[in-house]
Amino acid sequence: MSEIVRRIVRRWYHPSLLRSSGQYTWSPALQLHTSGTAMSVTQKDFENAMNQVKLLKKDPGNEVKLKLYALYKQATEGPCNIPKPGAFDFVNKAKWDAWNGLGSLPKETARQNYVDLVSSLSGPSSESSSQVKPGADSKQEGYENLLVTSEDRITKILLNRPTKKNAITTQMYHEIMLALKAASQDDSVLTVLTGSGDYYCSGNDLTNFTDIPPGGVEEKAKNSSFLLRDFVNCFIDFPKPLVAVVNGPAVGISVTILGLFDIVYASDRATFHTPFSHLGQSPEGCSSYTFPKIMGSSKAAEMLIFGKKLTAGEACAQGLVTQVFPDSTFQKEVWTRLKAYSKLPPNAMRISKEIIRKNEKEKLHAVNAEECNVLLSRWQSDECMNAVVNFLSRKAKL
Ligand SMILES: CCCCCCCCCC/C=C/CC(=O)SCCNC(=O)CCNC(=O)[C@H](O)C(C)(C)COP(=O)(O)OP(=O)(O)OC[C@H]1O[C@@H](n2cnc3c(N)ncnc32)[C@H](O)[C@@H]1OP(=O)(O)O
Repeated sequence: MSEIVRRIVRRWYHPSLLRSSGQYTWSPALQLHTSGTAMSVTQKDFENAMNQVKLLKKDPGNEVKLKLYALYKQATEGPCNIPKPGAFDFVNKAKWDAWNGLGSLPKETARQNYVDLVSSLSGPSSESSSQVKPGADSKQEGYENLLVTSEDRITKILLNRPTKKNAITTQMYHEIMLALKAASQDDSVLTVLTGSGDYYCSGNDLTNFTDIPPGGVEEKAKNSSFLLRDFVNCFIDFPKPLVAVVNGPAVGISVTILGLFDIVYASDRATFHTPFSHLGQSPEGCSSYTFPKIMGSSKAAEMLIFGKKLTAGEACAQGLVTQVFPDSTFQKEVWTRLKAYSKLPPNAMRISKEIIRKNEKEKLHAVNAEECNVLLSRWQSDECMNAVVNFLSRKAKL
């Protein structure tokens, strides 16, 4: 068993051991959404700041990390409420000192200070990195695993992690949300999601399960459930025509969210696979609603319950894919067509999308919330843990 697998088994079964082990390392996960935090006018800013921390390009240094940690704890839990660690437990002692040093600072003020501190770290570049500059062929900086370009009135979001089959890391979920937000506000009229290399996307990066925060697997599952809900909401609410250019095999969440796209073009090399039962998980991306609607309940069940992998031709026959192209001419044919569509009047396209989708939005949000809630307990199940351990120890592949 590799060290990584040993670590996740230990953490999943004994999160309390980890909590008292003193092996805290800096992890942006420390800044993630915590349930039970009082809602207030600055809650959204606070959440944005937490996301921003994960995208910092430079390590801010220990002193700042301790400040962030202390303000985060104060903002979410109030004054320091844990016993002082021993003098030789240097890391936890430093963290305790920082938190305890905030005394009875009100939660609201701590939240505000946290937001201010993050904004001073982010500087102007991180904000501008999510804005598309008008004009042809502009490339946006600031994403680690995405390549976002804007050309011919089309913003292209390229999943750019080909050595890992474009598996989506926690950071990528955030980056995709930022890229969609920017695309919704830029001058482009169409937005395209596609993958680099031979895969479109192999779904959730299963190593996301190993980054367990001090609060243990339950906290991780809650954070992930919020993250997934926010991620899928971005697709539900995306205002411009959204096109998937499926250049190769697609797995898991990259398949389920296709039901929220307006157009799906696929290479004949693409396959569509949702192995949720194999992974001890359950459908997400609103697929429990969109798939039966698109393909009928029995075809949807074969995919979502039994994990049947569809070829591009089958996915097209079942309505999930708009059109299949030979791989040899895929890029040329698809981009020629998209460039022609991008010349259509943008307001008419936007309004047509709105009228097509608007009656479904409320339902989709409710489905999304329910799916994320079900996953919250699935992720903590033995079935799921065993499947992830098997993949990470290379005993299992799809
Ligand atoms: C406690 C709760 C935490 C929850 C956190 C979740 C947050 C949001 C969840 C949203 C839910 C999504 C559901 C899903 O997406 S389910 C689908 C998950 N994906 C998979 O199960 C695919 C796993 N991968 C494979 O089976 C195979 O890699 C493959 C895709 C069939 C390709 O096989 P092939 O032989 O061609 O290539 P390799 O296996 O050698 O892959 C090359 C390297 O890429 C790494 N890889 C590929 N896919 C993933 C992945 N999904 N996660 C992590 N790593 C992946 C693979 O390990 C190789 O890496 P290496 O070169 O370092 O060995």
